[in-house]
Amino acid sequence: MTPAARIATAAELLDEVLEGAAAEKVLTSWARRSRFAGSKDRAAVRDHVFDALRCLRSFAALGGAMTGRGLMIGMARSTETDPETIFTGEGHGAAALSDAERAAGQPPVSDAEAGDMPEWLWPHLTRALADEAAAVAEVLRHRAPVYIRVNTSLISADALARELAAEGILTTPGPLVATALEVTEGARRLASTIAFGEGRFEMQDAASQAICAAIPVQDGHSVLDYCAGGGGKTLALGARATLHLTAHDVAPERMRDLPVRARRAGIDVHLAERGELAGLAPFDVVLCDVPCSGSGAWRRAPEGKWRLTEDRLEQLLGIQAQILDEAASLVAAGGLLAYATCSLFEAENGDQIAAFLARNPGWQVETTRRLTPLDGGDGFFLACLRRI
Ligand SMILES: C[S@@+](CC[C@H](N)C(=O)[O-])C[C@H]1O[C@@H](n2cnc3c(N)ncnc32)[C@H](O)[C@@H]1O
Repeated sequence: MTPAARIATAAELLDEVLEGAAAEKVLTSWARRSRFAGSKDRAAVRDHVFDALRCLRSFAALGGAMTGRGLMIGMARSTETDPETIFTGEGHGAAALSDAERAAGQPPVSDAEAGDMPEWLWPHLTRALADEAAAVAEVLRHRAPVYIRVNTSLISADALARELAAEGILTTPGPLVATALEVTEGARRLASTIAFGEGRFEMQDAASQAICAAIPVQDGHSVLDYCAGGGGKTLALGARATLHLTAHDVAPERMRDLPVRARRAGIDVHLAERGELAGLAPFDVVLCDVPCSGSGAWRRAPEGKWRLTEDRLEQLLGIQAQILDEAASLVAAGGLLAYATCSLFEAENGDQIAAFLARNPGWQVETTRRLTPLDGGDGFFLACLRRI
């Protein structure tokens, strides 16, 4: 495919996403029916689609329309590429620009539009981040670095870096935490390496690793990961100490890969149904990595920025409060409740903790940590609460 044909394809796929289809599904189904597209074509089309989703408002403003074609015209203008050189109407490329398209388009007007945020979320962002809001929004307009977590119970970071380099995968030490390596070349091949198959590393964002490293666990602790999902944090905790580790999720199918991943990492985890938890309690440490807006990770999952609504945020706040209350009942006297989100918003972070403390006497905040993408990884919040 020519570069122009890739852009024409991305424009068509973006129209489907704008109508409500999930980007991953749209891309997978296009790749299935387009056998002529090689791996470089698929990667380029994917990058265009996700770049446009990260920069939806500013590209639409510059391109003059919230359509796939408008977004691609805006993308060209954002890099000072003349869209006439792409939209030529030749070959499999997109149709030539019309006079109306030539005349349309203007630079973003508001801070939210320039920062590629929905207007209603800008006050949430500025409340949480004050004068860093614009810089954080800017980082979220760009692709995320790829990080892996070294399973230091099996190998050192240096030794893993050398092993991966021998397979042509290049890394540098990552930010925030010694277990993080940033993958600078060959990321698409990570999952097929021997080191991955033998549990010497996992794909995990650096901030997510830093949050796990900040939860005080010790050999012998009984630890419950109450919202385990795929189990990224369960495994990160299990690699730090010899724990009696239990994983739970309201949607147990999300944990289906966890037993295999735990086995290859050399970690024992018990997967518990909800009905079992009271019998296994009390736990020394309960982690609640709650469902949230995901705003700290919007450079990885940019559709979330545009799909989140005020109603959905309200609903999430209710779920988070309920999880905190349920999980608190499972913590031993003197034990720890760790509340984590990958959100940047105070409503899901500090406000949620303040409201929990108001509802539940007998707890005190031991530590809190707020990370933003300016720290190198995703945005994350952690509050460690001690039962007194
Ligand atoms: C942010 S994700 C967890 C990600 C996971 N900790 C990781 O690091 O890979 C939140 C998880 O909470 C689960 N969840 C939602 N409501 C829940 C509830 N009431 N009790 C337990 N888990 C819940 C969701 O199914 C989802 O898997």
